[in-house]
Amino acid sequence: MVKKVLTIAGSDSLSGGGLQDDLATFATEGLAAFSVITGIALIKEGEVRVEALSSALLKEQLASVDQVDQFDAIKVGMLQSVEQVVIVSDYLKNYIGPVVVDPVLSFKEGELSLEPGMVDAYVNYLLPLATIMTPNVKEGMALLETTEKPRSKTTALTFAKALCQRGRCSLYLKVGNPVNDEEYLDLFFDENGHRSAFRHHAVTTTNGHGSGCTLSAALTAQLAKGENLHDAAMKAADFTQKAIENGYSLSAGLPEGNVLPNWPLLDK
Ligand SMILES: Nc1ncnc2c1ncn2[C@@H]1O[C@H](COP(=O)(O)OP(=O)(O)O)[C@@H](O)[C@H]1O
Ligand SMILES: Cc1ncc(COP(=O)(O)O)c(N)n1
Repeated sequence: MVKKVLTIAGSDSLSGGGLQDDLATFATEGLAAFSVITGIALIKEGEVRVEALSSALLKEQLASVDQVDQFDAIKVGMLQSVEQVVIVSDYLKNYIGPVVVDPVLSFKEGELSLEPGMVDAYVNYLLPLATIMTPNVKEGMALLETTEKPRSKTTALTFAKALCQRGRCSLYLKVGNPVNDEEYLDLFFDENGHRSAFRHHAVTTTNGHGSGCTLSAALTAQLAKGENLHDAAMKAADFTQKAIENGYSLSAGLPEGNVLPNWPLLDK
């Protein structure tokens, strides 16, 4: 039986994340993939501009995918306004199944301008409906409304615990490399207080765009296939690591390139 997954996300024409990355990950994992577009990210010369889709269009797309029987998992990526957060939350209220929320509050490619009230909207409406959220440290700081960056494993653990409490959901925190340049650290916390640390050797690369989206999409894919949260997180981390190792340059003129979410299909 084919498993079906939905991503509610923005478009990035350069495939450095966004729904292009999600759909590539889902297809690679052998799933039938569906999408609802929230906006279009325009990335040029180190600047990111996002054109949000209207609320009416967002609602129409959600009504359209509502015709599909049952998704096996849903991923939520970039949202651009409090209204979009509320519309997507209203849709998810009627959904029973795993929901992965990647709170896209920052881009590697440049700063995002966020509507005031976005953090409150995430905290009050969307995150309590999530099975798990997947912020990086910058996004975690925004959600906790703090300027203090965790700089050790101990402070990262306290930070992660506070985030779980704030979101009232499980957490996959992309800590980065606060202690050791040779290692990337991710922390997994489930709602029952079980936690794990995932460490990966640091890949030296300038082709890292899309790593966060790939991670959350791969996690969504694993949950759709029925994997438990911990093992889904572990497999998603391994999948992403290989996508980073297989990253590619876009052009000699662009300093940074993308990860390759469809790396398992390279030899086919
Ligand atoms: N250079 C790297 N080497 C190894 N793993 C990395 C590297 N960069 C990111 N990762 C891993 O990729 C995943 C996505 O993380 P990250 O790039 O921080 O997300 P985001 O795009 O949201 O900032 C995490 O599992 C992180 O540990
Ligand atoms: C529409 C959209 N959403 C999110 C990202 C961030 O991607 P990442 O955090 O994986 O680098 C992106 N580049 N485009």
